[in-house]
Amino acid sequence: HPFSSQYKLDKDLGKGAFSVVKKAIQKPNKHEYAVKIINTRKLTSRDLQKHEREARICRMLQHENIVQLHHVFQEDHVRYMIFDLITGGELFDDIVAREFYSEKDASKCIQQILESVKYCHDRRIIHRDLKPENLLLASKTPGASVKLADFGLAVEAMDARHYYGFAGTPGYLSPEVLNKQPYSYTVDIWACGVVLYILLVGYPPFWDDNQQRMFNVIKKGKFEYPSPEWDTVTADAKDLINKMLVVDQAKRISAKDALDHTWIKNC
Ligand SMILES: CCCCCCCNC(=O)OC[C@@H]1O[C@H](OC)[C@H](O)[C@@H](O)[C@H]1O
Repeated sequence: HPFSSQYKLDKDLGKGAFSVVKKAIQKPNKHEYAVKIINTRKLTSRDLQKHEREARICRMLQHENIVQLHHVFQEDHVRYMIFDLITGGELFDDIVAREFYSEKDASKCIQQILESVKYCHDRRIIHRDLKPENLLLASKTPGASVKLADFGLAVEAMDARHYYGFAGTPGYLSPEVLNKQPYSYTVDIWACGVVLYILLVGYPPFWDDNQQRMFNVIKKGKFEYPSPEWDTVTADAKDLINKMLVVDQAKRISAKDALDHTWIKNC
């Protein structure tokens, strides 16, 4: 048993629909990892394909701001995916704890997210589920490295724009996905715009208790900068958000161009 002979399982870190993430300690050297455990017996062949796709995509990615996959073991009907152990928790909880970020911290945070997104897009990978719950902090100190996690919904883009299905998380879905149009890398930039807005004020740009009403607002790209909290935010910050939350995906800023934006370069 290649996994069980080398690793000791420790506490639970998170739970998915058909998987659990646990801490794992490598026996010889006591190195600590996070292991995603999947019971492949219960999976349909479609879901098995999805997990194979996730592992294939993760193997393509080695970047400072992406959670590193180290190994995949298959034992009987259980698959073990060994990832970096990230101890700073989710960006989501850090924003709640701090209420919102300063412009300097938000700029450094979104810069790292855009670096990871550009790295994926350069390799034809669309993440499709960018949100503060899938962004992990290397440690608790402000300005700690941010790491993109969970490529469970990621896809390998075709050449032209393609409709890869309706996937993501409601408040972060782009107009093109909601309109069931062919889409590409641009869906990740829309989600970055939602994340940046939340970083600066602690609440999302699009929200309605009624999901259909929220989808209609997203499709129109209608969002505000309410007073007083937005009155003290710089024009540069709002300019970058305005270039990310553009309804027309052809006009939306790319990760590469966003990294050259003055609010990222000079913050
Ligand atoms: C889910 C597929 C990617 C697994 C990546 C493991 C990253 N290493 C890792 O240490 O993840 C830690 C926990 O794992 C879950 O997030 C994936 C918890 O929800 C998070 O709160 C997080 O604390």
